[in-house]
Amino acid sequence: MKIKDLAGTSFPELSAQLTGDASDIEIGGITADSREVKPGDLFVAVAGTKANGAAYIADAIARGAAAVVAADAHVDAGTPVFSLSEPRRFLAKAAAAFYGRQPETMVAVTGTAGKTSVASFTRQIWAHSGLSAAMIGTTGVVAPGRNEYGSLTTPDPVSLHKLLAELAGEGVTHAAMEASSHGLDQNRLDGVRLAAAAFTNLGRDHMDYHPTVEHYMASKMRLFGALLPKGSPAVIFADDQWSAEAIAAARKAGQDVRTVGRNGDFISLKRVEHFRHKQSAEVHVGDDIFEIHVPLAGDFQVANALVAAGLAMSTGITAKAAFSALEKLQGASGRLELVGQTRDGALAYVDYAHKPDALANVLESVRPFTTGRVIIVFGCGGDRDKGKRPIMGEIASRLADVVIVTDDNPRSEVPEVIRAEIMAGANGATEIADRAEAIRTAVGMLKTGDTLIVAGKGHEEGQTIGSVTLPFSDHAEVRKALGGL
Ligand SMILES: CC(=O)N[C@H]1[C@@H](OP(=O)(O)OP(=O)(O)OC[C@H]2O[C@@H](n3ccc(=O)[nH]c3=O)[C@H](O)[C@@H]2O)O[C@H](CO)[C@@H](O)[C@@H]1O[C@H](C)C(=O)N[C@@H](C)C(=O)N[C@H](CCC(=O)O)C(=O)O
Ligand SMILES: Nc1ncnc2c1ncn2[C@@H]1O[C@H](COP(=O)(O)OP(=O)(O)OP(=O)(O)O)[C@@H](O)[C@H]1O
Ligand SMILES: N[C@H](CCC[C@H](N)C(=O)O)C(=O)O
Ligand SMILES: [Mg+2]
Repeated sequence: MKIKDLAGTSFPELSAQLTGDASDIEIGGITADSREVKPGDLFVAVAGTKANGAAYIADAIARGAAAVVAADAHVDAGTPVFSLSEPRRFLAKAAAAFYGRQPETMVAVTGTAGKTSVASFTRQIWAHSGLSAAMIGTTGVVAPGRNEYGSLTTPDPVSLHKLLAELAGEGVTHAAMEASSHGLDQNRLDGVRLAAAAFTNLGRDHMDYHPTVEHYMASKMRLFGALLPKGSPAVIFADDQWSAEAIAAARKAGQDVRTVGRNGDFISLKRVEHFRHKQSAEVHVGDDIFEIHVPLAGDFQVANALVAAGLAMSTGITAKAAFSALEKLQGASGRLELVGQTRDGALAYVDYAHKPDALANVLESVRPFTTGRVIIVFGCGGDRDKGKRPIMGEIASRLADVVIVTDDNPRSEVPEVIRAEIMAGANGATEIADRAEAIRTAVGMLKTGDTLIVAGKGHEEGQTIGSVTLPFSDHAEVRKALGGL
């Protein structure tokens, strides 16, 4: 493909530089990582949190880059280096143009909690209607014939567009993606052609990355303001404290706002009943009344199910089909997932709550069904928002009866320090460094009527200590401990 075709019409700043021979430069591949440059590739230098790609232009050229696009291009090495003020946006658009195909109907969901669940539910509703559907998110890629573990919630644009082209080639017509705030802020989704988008809620998260909560919200609102074509359906959960801001942002961007929830007018929730293993509700869509049943634990799954139904109904599925699909939903792996029980009937769940609101939600969800004690095992990841640690400690000690603080991906930090920061907020908690031992101890304590939640790692299959990831699974450890009783 020629570089001028990658630039298209969106980058007049670049087109102006593509005169003479430059306009005919052939590009064999695209990458933003000099270490991955192959002869003939286009290297796009972007500034990151740890490094600046501009420092690796010479490296990319030495590896055979055919051309370079960078914000600040000063290298003169016989290889054309083009200047562009927004290399990240270009990277996304160029990757989309290079790989050329994406599923016809794509939707994206943002919010602090519920993205993986909503993306998974949307895929399941589409599939229930016979469509060839995929989801891409924290738990990886799910599509007909595919169930692949992933690392980022929103993949980098080059891997993303390579994947989307493969999915489209495999006949996938519908795909639901998670839009993380990092992904939105770093333009990872700027090349995706969206048919609809959704917002679930906003709570404290990623304050290591975003300077303020307003910046965090603004990154999320790029989804409605910068990415979703004007006039498209914007499905917004209406009962969150940030819903009004999300609605205002989507309206300002000229989107077709469709609210769901108690305060929703697209799908309005009239009555809800929470059971231990399922949620039932009455919802109104226009003049039609539906009884819905979601066979999953957790009050919060009602919100996720309504957002997913809203997305499905905004992409051609009838309300009736969407709601009947909810009855067959499978929960996303490790989201308040019942892993097993003791002989006395105490239940053990694995959950992915790793931020304050999610932790509070999950603890509050199981309380009404727990006649004994609520026991929680959790930790906080290293190299992530430090401020949330004492807050999560406080929430756990207030809402659970027994709190065991342990390790969760310490990464480059000292695990003792992370635990001490959590313990500072957690009155009466016990500290057990080794996560497997913490799980064994908690399972060993279980008596009739108790509920155990092992939170923070959900579907994860490893524990990252330093730069090494050792195999580790909360599911496996809980099962092992239950088996040993
Ligand atoms: C903080 C963050 O978001 N980092 C992501 C970001 O890296 P970065 O731009 O900061 O990269 P950098 O290391 O500073 O380097 C800058 C540039 O120089 C290039 N470089 C660097 C060295 C070299 O020798 N040559 C070279 O070309 C790099 O390839 C990069 O393009 O872009 C990279 C490529 O897309 C990501 O892999 C990387 O994710 C890291 C691994 C990460 O942990 N990200 C997490 C925080 C994340 O993105 N999480 C969100 C949200 C999770 C959720 O709550 O759901 C997610 O979407 O997963
Ligand atoms: N709508 C919701 N409101 C509050 N908490 C929720 C909601 N949905 C899920 N949770 C909690 O958040 C955890 C993560 O859910 P999910 O994976 O669906 O969210 P996410 O936004 O994808 O999270 P992440 O950003 O970590 O990928 C769940 O295990 C549960 O504890
Ligand atoms: N996608 C999130 C998940 C964090 C999960 C938790 N287990 C941790 O390691 O902090 C992140 O990378 O921040
Ligand atoms: Mg997720």
